[in-house]
Amino acid sequence: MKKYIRVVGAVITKDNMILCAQRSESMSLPLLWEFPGGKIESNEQPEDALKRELKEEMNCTILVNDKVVTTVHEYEFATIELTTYYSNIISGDIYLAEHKQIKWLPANELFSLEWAPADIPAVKKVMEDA
Ligand SMILES: Nc1nc2c([nH]c(=O)n2[C@H]2C[C@H](O)[C@@H](COP(=O)(O)OP(=O)(O)OP(=O)(O)O)O2)c(=O)[nH]1
Repeated sequence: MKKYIRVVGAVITKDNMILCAQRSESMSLPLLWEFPGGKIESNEQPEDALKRELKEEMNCTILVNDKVVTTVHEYEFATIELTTYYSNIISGDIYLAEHKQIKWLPANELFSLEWAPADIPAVKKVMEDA
């Protein structure tokens, strides 16, 4: 059976812009765009996993707000259950420990980027909510 992996992603907003992060060449799904976050560890609440991942990946402390959406996507390598949350940075200057680059975009420009396939429903929901 394919691995089933629970992942959380942060839709970080500031001044009506949304933080988009590009995966690096060395990560899985290289160079695709995503919402920063990562895998939920066992016995970890999704919101706590998201706060931990943002600290590790971008050295930021975030406030996790409402859920955007949960979707399940079948990749070749695994089944990914992705849950996204609206979030705000409450402290820390963004430092990219893993990603190639970030962009802040208004919702109506999100589809100018090539997103990881699992993110498409979340991107659409964010555009609807804007
Ligand atoms: N973080 C994140 N991962 C995503 C998104 N969309 C998507 O398909 N993924 C996939 C990519 C990876 O296969 C998986 C998450 O892995 P990851 O590499 O970001 O997480 P991690 O930091 O916990 O992983 P690891 O390197 O510690 O193993 O989910 C997204 O929006 N955010």
